[in-house]
Amino acid sequence: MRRKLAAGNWKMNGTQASLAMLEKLASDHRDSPCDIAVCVPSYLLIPAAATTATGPVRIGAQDCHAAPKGAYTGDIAAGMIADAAASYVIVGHSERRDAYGETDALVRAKAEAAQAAQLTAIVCIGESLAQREAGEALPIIGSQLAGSVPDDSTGDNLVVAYEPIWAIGTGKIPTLEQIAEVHSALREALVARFGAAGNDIRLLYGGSVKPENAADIFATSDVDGALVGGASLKAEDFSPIITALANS
Ligand SMILES: O=C[C@H](O)COP(=O)(O)O
Repeated sequence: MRRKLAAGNWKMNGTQASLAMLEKLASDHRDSPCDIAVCVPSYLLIPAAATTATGPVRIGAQDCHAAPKGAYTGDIAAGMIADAAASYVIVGHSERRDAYGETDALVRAKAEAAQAAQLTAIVCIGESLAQREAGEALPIIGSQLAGSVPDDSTGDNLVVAYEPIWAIGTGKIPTLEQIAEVHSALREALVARFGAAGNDIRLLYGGSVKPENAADIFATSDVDGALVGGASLKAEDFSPIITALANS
């Protein structure tokens, strides 16, 4: 015989303080013959990670919704991420731009939401291989930067990550000259838009950063760090990258 199920869907509502109601539900329905489920926003590992991280290590999320709350099943608001004690959120990663059709305007709205929630938005931009080979890398990246970065950005609430799509997870990286060319153009555009404050905004390179190439990348002008995917999964790979950055 199938057990009945009472399932709640909080959609994009609630914070950690809301979890107190779960205790009340459990108490009130201790002897219920039904199954009870509450589908909460997917905080996943953030709270535990934030508790575990110490010293200079902070926690971030990989996406957020542009709205502060509402009927968006499966989505997470920037305020929820902040509520879970994270400090950063990546927005506009090429995997999301590609898989979910995220536009520059949407990425900008997400970054604005992140900043409003006192998070630092890591805005990702980068060209495809076809765009690079067509000589369009700089105009494409410039357009993404202009369209994805909020007006109220500062060095505290914005980081820009340049990630050539063709370098992500492939083991290929641009030449150091190409990285320098893009980062220089990004810096110039940020200063043109934000004045001297544009110099405070950090520029990360991302795409197949490994312990073996990190020192060279970090020695490139206007590279302030890296957004690391695969090599961040193991301390034995990530730690030497951090050391290389510290030594750069
Ligand atoms: O967000 C991280 C980037 O997509 C880079 O990934 P990767 O280091 O595995 O190439």
